[in-house]
Amino acid sequence: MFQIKTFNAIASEGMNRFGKDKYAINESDQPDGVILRSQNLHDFTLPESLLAIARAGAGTNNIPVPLCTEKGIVVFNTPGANANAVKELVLTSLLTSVRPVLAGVNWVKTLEGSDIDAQVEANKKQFAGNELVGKKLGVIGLGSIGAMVANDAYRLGMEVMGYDPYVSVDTAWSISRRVQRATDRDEVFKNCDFITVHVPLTDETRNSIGANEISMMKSTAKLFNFARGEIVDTEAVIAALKEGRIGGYTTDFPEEKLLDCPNVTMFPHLGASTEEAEINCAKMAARNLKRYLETGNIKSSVNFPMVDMVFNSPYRITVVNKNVPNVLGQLSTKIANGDINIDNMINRGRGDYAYTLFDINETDVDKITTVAQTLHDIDEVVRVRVIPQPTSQY
Ligand SMILES: NC(=O)c1ccc[n+]([C@@H]2O[C@H](COP(=O)([O-])OP(=O)(O)OC[C@H]3O[C@@H](n4cnc5c(N)ncnc54)[C@H](O)[C@@H]3O)[C@@H](O)[C@H]2O)c1
Ligand SMILES: O=C(O)[C@H](O)COP(=O)(O)O
Repeated sequence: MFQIKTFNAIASEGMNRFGKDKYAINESDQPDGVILRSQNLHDFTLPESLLAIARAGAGTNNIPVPLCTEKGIVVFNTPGANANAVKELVLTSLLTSVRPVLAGVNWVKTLEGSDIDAQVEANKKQFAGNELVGKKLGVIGLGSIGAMVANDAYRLGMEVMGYDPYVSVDTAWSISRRVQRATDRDEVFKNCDFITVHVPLTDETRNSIGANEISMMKSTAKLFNFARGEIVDTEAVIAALKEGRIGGYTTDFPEEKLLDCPNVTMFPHLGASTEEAEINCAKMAARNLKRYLETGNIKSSVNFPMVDMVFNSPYRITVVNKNVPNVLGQLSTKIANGDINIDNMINRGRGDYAYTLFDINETDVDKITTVAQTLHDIDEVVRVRVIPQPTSQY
């Protein structure tokens, strides 16, 4: 029986994938797997039992990923599963940033009397706005969300400039050739009427939009942040807004100090909050976690390599180890010394750690357990698991 602990509400379409025959949900403080959304795990003591954490969403900055890696805990996310939801909210906020339609709707609710139509026609000019067509949008970070925003903004008639020095080949193929490529991020700040940021929060991106970048923006330009609050230097934004040096700031990450600042629009972290995105993320997170627990195969991990080997032997030994020379040699020697034959194996490294699967032609559980212990005794080995052949492949 695998123990799963959940944080946050995870859509039942995902949780239902953990069949009652093999999984118990929230019944133990020593879980094998955790599934969560934005819950902050930085202050959570990672239990020794924990094998994997699945983030039903994109950003993993709420998880202590380096510590998990050192402990051999695989962290997954759900690339692209909520991208359309975020894209639609970005487009909504672009459109509503140029037309004060929400103010107009709220104003209508205050009207009284039988001459409402006359009041409307006399006053509607205060809610007139502008159009997006022909305006220039800069997209920083052309991943799952940024690429969709860039393509759809172009379809809406905007000129689009994108910046992403690390863009993946797959995403690059999906971006319209009409999206202009910026090789220097400054080009985006200097030239665009709207700038939207879609990068992960990392040491490199934290506070990466600050006073210097804001000073390059047009005085009418608007900044949109649906990525993470910490990417933008809020103090620099407030100073620029109060002095009228930029046109507006829209963020999905409210902060108290922004509450009384002019030209700020804040959403209560709603980017991924659609029924469709929540279901997509929950299903993908559950699949990632189940696959790893039941087969040892890894897909969509942010800290371990992708490893996918068909499981055709009675048992599989999985090993997380430091990525240094001669560990693989020691592992295979110890398995051979235990008189166990290896049917198939795969080894992949990622950064300072590596992951190896050995499919073994052996059914004697005591013999396998003894060998697994000898593997665990190797200094560079972090974690060893023994997995019986599952009834289905993933
Ligand atoms: N508001 C929300 O509810 C919500 C929902 C989903 C994601 N997000 C945030 O948006 C981020 C992006 O999500 P995604 O699904 O597009 O992720 P993604 O991994 O598909 O895309 C991120 C892109 O950023 C690029 N990048 C990384 N560092 C960069 C840098 N310094 N400069 C320019 N580009 C850089 C990467 O190359 C990649 O193409 C997430 O990490 C998360 O923080 C927020
Ligand atoms: O990184 C993400 O996927 C988003 O910030 C969504 O977070 P949520 O799952 O808490 O809505």
